[in-house]
Amino acid sequence: MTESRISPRIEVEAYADAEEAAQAAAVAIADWLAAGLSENERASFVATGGRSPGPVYDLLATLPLPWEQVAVTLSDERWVPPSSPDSNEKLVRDRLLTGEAAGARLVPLWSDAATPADAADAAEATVADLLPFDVVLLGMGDDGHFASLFPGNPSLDYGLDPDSGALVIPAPRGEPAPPQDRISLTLHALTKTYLIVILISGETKRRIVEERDDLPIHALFRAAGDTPVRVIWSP
Ligand SMILES: O=C1O[C@H](COP(=O)(O)O)[C@@H](O)[C@H](O)[C@H]1O
Repeated sequence: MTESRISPRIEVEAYADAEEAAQAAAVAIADWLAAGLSENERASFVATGGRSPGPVYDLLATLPLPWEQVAVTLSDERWVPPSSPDSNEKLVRDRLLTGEAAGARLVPLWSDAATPADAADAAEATVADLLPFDVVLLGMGDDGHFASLFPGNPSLDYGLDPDSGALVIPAPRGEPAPPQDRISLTLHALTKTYLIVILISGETKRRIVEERDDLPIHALFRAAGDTPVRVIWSP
């Protein structure tokens, strides 16, 4: 593993391949959940969606943590039912809430509410009950978005406002992204945690992290304060 520094606190940890990166992320998450459970009866984990975290969840699901004491919520959700292949909830149910981790409690963001805004309002209280999170796992798009906080989206300013007080917000579909309406945890919510792990791959994403400072992900870096941020990268 080599390291490059993009700020005094944030290091890009480079791993040889996606398997090694997934292993590193799973160990970090499991260690911080175990640390939280050594001090508290309950722990909470924010699980990201998308294409990157599946192997991390596969590994976590093999680890003998006291998962029945762990609540899992999502960093964001697409406005699709949990039966949809696009559902982040479906990803987490299929790949994380199985095996050793089957007993973890899922706190979903999607509900059969009439609109994403209604679902976000309903999720606000259930997410608030989980704060502070023990660990947050995020991905990042090729456009520098995290969760469902997309560049240029009408919801972005509010979603990145560290003083908004909001935990869960709706984000409308947009051009070029997101392709469907979304529900997202806010920067305000996602920084109320003891550790942030960001799992990315490929040169495009690494260069965004290391060479830009104007995208949503960089607002997260700035807002993290004393919260450790680990950027785990593989080619
Ligand atoms: O749309 C989304 O994108 C991000 C990044 O996904 P990835 O496939 O590039 O890792 C993801 O973190 C988020 O949960 C998802 O809804």
